[in-house]
Amino acid sequence: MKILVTGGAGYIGSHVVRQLGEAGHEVVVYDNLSTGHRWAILSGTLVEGDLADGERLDAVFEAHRFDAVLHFAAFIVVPESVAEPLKYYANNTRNTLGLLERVQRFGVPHFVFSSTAAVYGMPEQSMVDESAPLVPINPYGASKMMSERMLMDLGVAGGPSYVALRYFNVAGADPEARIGQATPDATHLIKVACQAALGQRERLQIFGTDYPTPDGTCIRDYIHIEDLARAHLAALDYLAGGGASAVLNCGYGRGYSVREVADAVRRVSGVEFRVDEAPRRAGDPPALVADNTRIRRELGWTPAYDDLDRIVADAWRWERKFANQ
Ligand SMILES: NC(=O)c1ccc[n+]([C@@H]2O[C@H](COP(=O)([O-])OP(=O)(O)OC[C@H]3O[C@@H](n4cnc5c(N)ncnc54)[C@H](O)[C@@H]3O)[C@@H](O)[C@H]2O)c1
Ligand SMILES: O=c1ccn([C@@H]2O[C@H](COP(=O)(O)OP(=O)(O)O[C@H]3O[C@H](CO)[C@@H](O)[C@H](O)[C@H]3O)[C@@H](O)[C@H]2O)c(=O)[nH]1
Repeated sequence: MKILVTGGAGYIGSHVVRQLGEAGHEVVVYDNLSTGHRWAILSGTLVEGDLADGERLDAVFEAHRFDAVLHFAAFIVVPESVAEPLKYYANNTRNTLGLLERVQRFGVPHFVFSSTAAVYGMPEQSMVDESAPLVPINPYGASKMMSERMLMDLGVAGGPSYVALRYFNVAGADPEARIGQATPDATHLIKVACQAALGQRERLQIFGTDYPTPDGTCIRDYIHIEDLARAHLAALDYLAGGGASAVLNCGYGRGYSVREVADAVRRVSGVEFRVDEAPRRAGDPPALVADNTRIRRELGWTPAYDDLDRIVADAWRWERKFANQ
């Protein structure tokens, strides 16, 4: 298939682009390199451009006849979305609208969208399935929920068949460490803990130790980037085979606490880095774990890296290599 990948130079997009290349697909990446990197694109060609640049986007759609669009490009920092909401609605929602206008105008048959567990907000139960109410508690989650809604309405009106993948906590790196999380000032727990173990950060802070969980710290469902990337290829196969539009959680269905993650990073790295207890971070639900029944059923997706130490080992390997680049 010939596939347009927006945000293909970023952390998740670049892993998917690599796997698409390995599977023999033809890839065109559209990315403004605001947080992505040219070196991370291991397959296909890059068109450097902003999604807000309608003329440039039109030119890409005129030059190629795409079988599918995979849409990763977005801003992703939750606290920033609270401070600057319109920045998030502009890039995540308005730019998705502009992209969907082209998808419709040029008759692209399939669309895969990067959604997030943040659409669930503070769920009543820690294990959530796709039918849980969508009550995002920050503009980032709301911007993604609105995009999901546009996609759904367009689908009903004869638009592309689509899969919206709701990612839980994405972590780890390419097992061969060619690419990995490379965003400066990343806030993701496993990356921060690896940076603390490397001495790039003074310490790891645990945000909140008084949650109603067994050890008092928040529980999340960490999914290895390789398994998450594989879900996108499975979604493409599913849509190309005539599968109906679907919204699917991406997670392992099992959670780990912040303390358990810190212990795993110590164990894997062999470094006793400093860990301090700190107040809760605003907007963190106590526990968020994916019910992944639907993605297993609809896509036949089965994880291959469902092991916290494996996720941490690949993240650690990448961080060490990246630090020495
Ligand atoms: N990382 C996670 O844990 C996580 C969890 C849930 C959902 N997601 C979603 O996955 C997607 C990818 O996230 P990521 O972690 O790879 O982030 P990232 O910042 O590494 O990648 C985003 C990419 O999009 C590009 N981009 C941003 N705005 C653009 C624009 N206007 N025009 C062109 N390119 C633009 C950036 O340069 C970058 O390459 C996002 O949609 C995000 O909301 C990520
Ligand atoms: O230095 C740190 C960083 C994080 N945490 C905690 O670790 C957990 C995970 O935090 P983080 O890695 O920042 O991920 P989340 O806040 O759970 O959000 C991620 O996962 C969401 C889906 O669940 C995505 O929508 C977001 O984009 C992505 O950042 C949370 O309890 C944090 O409070 C710490 O204690 N210390």
